[in-house]
Amino acid sequence: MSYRFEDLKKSCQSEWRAYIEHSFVRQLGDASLAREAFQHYLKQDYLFLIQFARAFALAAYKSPTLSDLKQAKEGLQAIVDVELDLHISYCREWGISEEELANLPEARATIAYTRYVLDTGNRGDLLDLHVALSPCMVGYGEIANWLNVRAETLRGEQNPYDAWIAMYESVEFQEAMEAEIHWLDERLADVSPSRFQQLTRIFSDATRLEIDFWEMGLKQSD
Ligand SMILES: Cc1ncc(CN)c(N)n1
Repeated sequence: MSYRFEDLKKSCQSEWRAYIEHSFVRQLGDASLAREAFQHYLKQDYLFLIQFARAFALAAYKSPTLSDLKQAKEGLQAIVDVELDLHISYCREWGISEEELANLPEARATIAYTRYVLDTGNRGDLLDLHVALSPCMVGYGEIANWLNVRAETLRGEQNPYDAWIAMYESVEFQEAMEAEIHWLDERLADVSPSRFQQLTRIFSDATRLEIDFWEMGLKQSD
């Protein structure tokens, strides 16, 4: 039996669909999402990205080969030099200053998700860590693609959240998503059925934590 990333998704299909098609995503797509919910999400996502940068630094530490090390370095650079800078200027457009971002308390859903990923990476190897990161790396690209085929989605000036969708449908993000799937496909091809079972637990946990992150945004919970 040779596994692929697709098999991880199949192992928790209902959780994966609940994440991709969450009410937060639907409302963002049809422009009915409350402005305050989106702002709350944006603030927590800044804190999330900081912790995810740490996870890529951990991936560097866990890298057994030069090519893995370079990949981790590129992931860290992409978050610190590109995604976080973009996020800070996007937050500014939504009335959230850099100073406010720097002083925010983390919501429980943010702590739970990010520390789960870091702990999984600490305890396990590079594959465990990548599987824990994959709902984040792959999910948002899939969400943008799903929104684009959904009839209710509004694009352009009719939707204040259009720039968010545009970011995740961008060539850069879609290429990073494909690269992550390719990396995982190569590694999963060689794992045993019992190892695959362990990895499905990590994948489903991280997917459920993504669902909690949307819930936190929607309910504006701390
Ligand atoms: C919670 C979360 N998950 C995923 C992504 C996409 N990198 C994000 N920015 N935030």
